[in-house]
Amino acid sequence: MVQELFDRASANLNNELPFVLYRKPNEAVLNGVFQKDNQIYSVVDFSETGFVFAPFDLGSQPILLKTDEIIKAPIEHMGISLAIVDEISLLNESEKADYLILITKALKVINEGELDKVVLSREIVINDEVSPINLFQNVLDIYPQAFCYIWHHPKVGTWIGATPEILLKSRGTQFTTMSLAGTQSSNEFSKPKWSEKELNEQQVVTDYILDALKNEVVSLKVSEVTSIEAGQLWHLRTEINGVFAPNKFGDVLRALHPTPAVCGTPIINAKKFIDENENYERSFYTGFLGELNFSTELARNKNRRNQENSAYRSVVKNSELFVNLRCMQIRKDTISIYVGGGITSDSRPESEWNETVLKSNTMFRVLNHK
Ligand SMILES: C=C(O[C@H]1C=CC=C(C(=O)O)[C@@H]1O)C(=O)O
Repeated sequence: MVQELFDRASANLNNELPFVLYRKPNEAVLNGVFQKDNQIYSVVDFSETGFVFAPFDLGSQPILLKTDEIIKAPIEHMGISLAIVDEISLLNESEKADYLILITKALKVINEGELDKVVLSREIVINDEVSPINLFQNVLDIYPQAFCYIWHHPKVGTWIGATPEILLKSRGTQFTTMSLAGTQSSNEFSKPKWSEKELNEQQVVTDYILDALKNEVVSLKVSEVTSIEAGQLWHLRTEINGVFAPNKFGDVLRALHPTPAVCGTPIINAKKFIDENENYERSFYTGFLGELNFSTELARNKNRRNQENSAYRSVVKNSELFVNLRCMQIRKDTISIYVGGGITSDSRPESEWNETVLKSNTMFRVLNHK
């Protein structure tokens, strides 16, 4: 029963023990991973098994939740109508002024030729005391198409999110990733019309991913660009599939993260600009999270004799990692929502501000949903 999972998670919160609850996009199963002690375990080379929670900056080691106990329960798809855009985000004039200055500075560096694209972001702090489990139930109700999660470690913090972006999904040596960028509000019924600016911004991400992967993989296949809905937003998405050589998962992951959907190009300059100019610590926002090296046992050929023989069974390793976007951090009496957007030479500061307001509504709806 799903209530058992929520109760278990509440007990872990009270007893200061780590856990994560998550539901994959369009699935009707809630998964719970519960760690028995409160140690911080790290991921060293991505050969480990567990639920990984990685920061934007891999200079700090990703955290691994041990799968001491895994519980799954069926959960109903709620799916609340998202036709109406509610501008919930609070307008803070000084936050806006600071953000416009940041974008203007980035545009100057782009025009000087040091950067092609940089993803800039901000933290919105709200003073409120909330129940994390109740908020997570709202996330599940509102965003059936997203990867929805609540992650808690007593020594690290509590995060909640509903992300539309796969970073790397693999089954054995087959993998999928995506290039996601470009944002429009989905308050209209028809599909959006994309401007050159948005198409270019997304193409930059696709080109970067293809280039980053070319020496790491055996084969690559690229889909058409499509428009996808994420909550009340539209994005442009290209799917990239392929095969990597055995034991190359960690290399592929390191080649991908951070993509220009969360950092920029050239990557070194973009990272430097972010570190020096965003005046807050991203920590786990724009990092990644999900299942790392979970095993599935495959029965080979059921018609063969001696099928009970273990020689006819094989184990495949699966990983499913998502970019930590549309998320918030819950503290005792404050909540931080994190939002950003890609800046290119065609960006206008005011529109970029508006885009972060739109993105912030993904989590504001969760806070205001009764
Ligand atoms: C950085 C964020 O979104 C990224 C993913 C999709 C579209 C984006 C954009 O249009 O700028 C961003 O690259 C965020 O939601 O905070």
